[in-house]
Amino acid sequence: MAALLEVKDVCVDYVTLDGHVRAVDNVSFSIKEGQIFGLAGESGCGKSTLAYALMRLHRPPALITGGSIIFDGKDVLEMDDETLRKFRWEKISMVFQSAMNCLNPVIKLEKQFFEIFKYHDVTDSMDESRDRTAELLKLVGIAPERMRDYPHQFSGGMRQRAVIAMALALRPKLLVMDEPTTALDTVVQRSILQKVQELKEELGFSILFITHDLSLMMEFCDTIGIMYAAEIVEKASSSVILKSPRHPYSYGLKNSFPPLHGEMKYMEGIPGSPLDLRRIPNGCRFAERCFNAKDKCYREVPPRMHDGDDFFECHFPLNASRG
Ligand SMILES: Nc1ncnc2c1ncn2[C@@H]1O[C@H](COP(=O)(O)OP(=O)(O)OP(=O)(O)O)[C@@H](O)[C@H]1O
Repeated sequence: MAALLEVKDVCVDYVTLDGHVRAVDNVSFSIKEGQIFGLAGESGCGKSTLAYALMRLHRPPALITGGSIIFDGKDVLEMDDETLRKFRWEKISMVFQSAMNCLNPVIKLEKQFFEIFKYHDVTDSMDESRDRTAELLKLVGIAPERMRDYPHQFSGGMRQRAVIAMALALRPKLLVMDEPTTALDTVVQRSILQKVQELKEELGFSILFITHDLSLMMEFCDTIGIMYAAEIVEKASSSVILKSPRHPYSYGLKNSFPPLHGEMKYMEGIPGSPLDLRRIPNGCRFAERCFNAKDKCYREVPPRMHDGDDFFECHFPLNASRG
């Protein structure tokens, strides 16, 4: 099946007074129709920068300095402003990290939905907009009559579900969710993700799910890209990441979060702190923190090793029994 989104060798730099800081470095992955692709990594590794760049929502000092982004056969980096305006929401929409705060607390929900329909030339009739809004709210489990309320009258979980309904308003083919439930408690978090999964089955969209919580991600995603210091260092199916990750960073990240099911285990964590992107070392970026690092790791950049659709970048990958 052809990929819906094809990201190839994308680089995004922040242009600072001290020079360029590369926050996304030669990142490549693809998302097929109906697939849920996860992007996991510690804070500051470049996940949000990448998500914004995919929709060309990045703002200076961020600059896309290389690579290609092809969505449904169209080159995103070549789109003019009008094409981009339609592309966002209609083809690809995003639920932001602090999505709950994206709603204007003093404007009724129905008016906020109406603005989207009007802006995208779907309808300028308030009655039709209300019908559409009612359907969308029902989809995410909110009683339609609540559209007449103000967002400040909603709980955090309800606001988040309302934002997801908005993101789905124009039936996009890809939903980008950047830490969509981080501010919510675990029970609400899980019920929202379950809802999103049901909606995906019903409506058939694909998802790019971004989080630092790998346990949650392994439950929710088909395929996972593990990001470290601006690079994807391993890409594999959720079950491979769970049972036999090959990159020591994937292994460490997996063991830093309690499993959602089964026995509680001792959490190991990863020693040290994330790399300062202004100071990229010569060899492997993870070597300083890696329990498996050898001399070569400090000297040579590890090559990308392919295994079918999967890949990893490590001189001394872990074997299956390690996971
Ligand atoms: N305006 C800026 N100027 C220079 N560097 C920046 C700027 N904004 C972000 N960065 C750097 O880009 C890197 C990537 O940031 P980004 O927010 O994409 O990471 P993230 O993985 O999404 O983190 P989080 O989960 O905390 O949002 C960080 O290391 C950050 O220091």
